Amino acid sequence: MALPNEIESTSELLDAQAHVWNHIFNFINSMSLKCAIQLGIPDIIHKHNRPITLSQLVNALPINKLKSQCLDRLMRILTHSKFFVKVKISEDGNGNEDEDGYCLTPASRLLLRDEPLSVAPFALAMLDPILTIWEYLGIEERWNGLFNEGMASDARFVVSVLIKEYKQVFEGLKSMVDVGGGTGLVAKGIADAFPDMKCVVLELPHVVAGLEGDKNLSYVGGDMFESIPHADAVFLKWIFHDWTDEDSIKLLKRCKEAIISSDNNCRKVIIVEMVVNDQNHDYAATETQLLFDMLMMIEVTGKERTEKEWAKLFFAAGFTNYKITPVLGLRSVIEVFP
Ligand SMILES: C[S@@+](CC[C@H](N)C(=O)[O-])C[C@H]1O[C@@H](n2cnc3c(N)ncnc32)[C@H](O)[C@@H]1O
Ligand SMILES: O=c1cc(-c2ccc(O)cc2)oc2c(O)c(O)ccc12
Repeated sequence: MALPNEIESTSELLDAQAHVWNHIFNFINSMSLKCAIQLGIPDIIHKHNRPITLSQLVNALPINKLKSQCLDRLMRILTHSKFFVKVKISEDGNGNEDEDGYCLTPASRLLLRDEPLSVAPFALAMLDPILTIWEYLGIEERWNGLFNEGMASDARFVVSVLIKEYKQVFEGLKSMVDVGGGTGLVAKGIADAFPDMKCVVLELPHVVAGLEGDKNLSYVGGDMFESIPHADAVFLKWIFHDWTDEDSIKLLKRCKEAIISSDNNCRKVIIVEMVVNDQNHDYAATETQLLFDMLMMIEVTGKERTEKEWAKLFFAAGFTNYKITPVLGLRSVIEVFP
């Protein structure tokens, strides 16, 4: 049988098939990750405080010991995807064979239950079966709780890195509004780092109902598309990628109205979002950005944007300049100037 068009050899044909299979079954990577989190494997390894053998791991898990081989294969794929690393355990002096032991990697350290920057709540929210059935079964309540926990874990993560790596973005500001700031975890981190800055969280009324502010942090219920409290700066993390270009331009115009009356020459809009770098040589990073773009396309009305797409929005909303600082891995801090 002839090779398909544009495929020059059997080797290329087989590589192409392997590439398709990889993408068909890639969801198993996600499910294997979810399984490890639910079994608490990262915490067991952490608590063991040294490389853990398969048999020690089996004994520490509430699983049927006959499943030992299944666990071996789960650990194999999670080692392949760099959630664990296998090391030789030197002979224990009792004549036992050298054994392999599993250790944590930076990725699995982010899955530890007591890790303040844990990404586990976000992973469990995004990998919950609800995502495929919640619209039909009307079980939004459970999903909202999971989603909010996931958002909160990401907020803790981002504000920690922001204050550590790019605190200067907030220097000179006397007031700032976190637009769509959720329950205020990011705003609280900024307010704690800048006690002289007045921080306001603008959110939908039901999100901030009953939330008490403190020293330099307060909550305002409202609609960001209607009006944003005036301040030296407005901060928007994971907002614009939920919305169409038309809605984003409308929101940017509200942001400009909120800062234009400030006489602070540091006045600006601060955005935390992805800047899709499709020229990026980091295949995995670009792939993750494009996966998120598909998620936004499927689940909300938004998109992840390239620099060119961001610039088009900023200039259409009447801003004159912007600066992109890639300090958050897959995401960047974008400062937009009136
Ligand atoms: C994906 S969440 C991001 C939350 C937070 N910025 C973060 O990154 O953790 C989007 C937020 O926008 C809020 N939101 C949506 N529409 C809004 C509106 N019209 N006015 C104010 N907030 C809104 C939602 O309540 C939600 O908390
Ligand atoms: O990480 C997410 C996930 C969602 C999401 C997933 C599944 C659904 O059925 C709805 C929404 O939405 C997000 C989002 O809107 C955002 O601004 C950031 C992250 C995520």
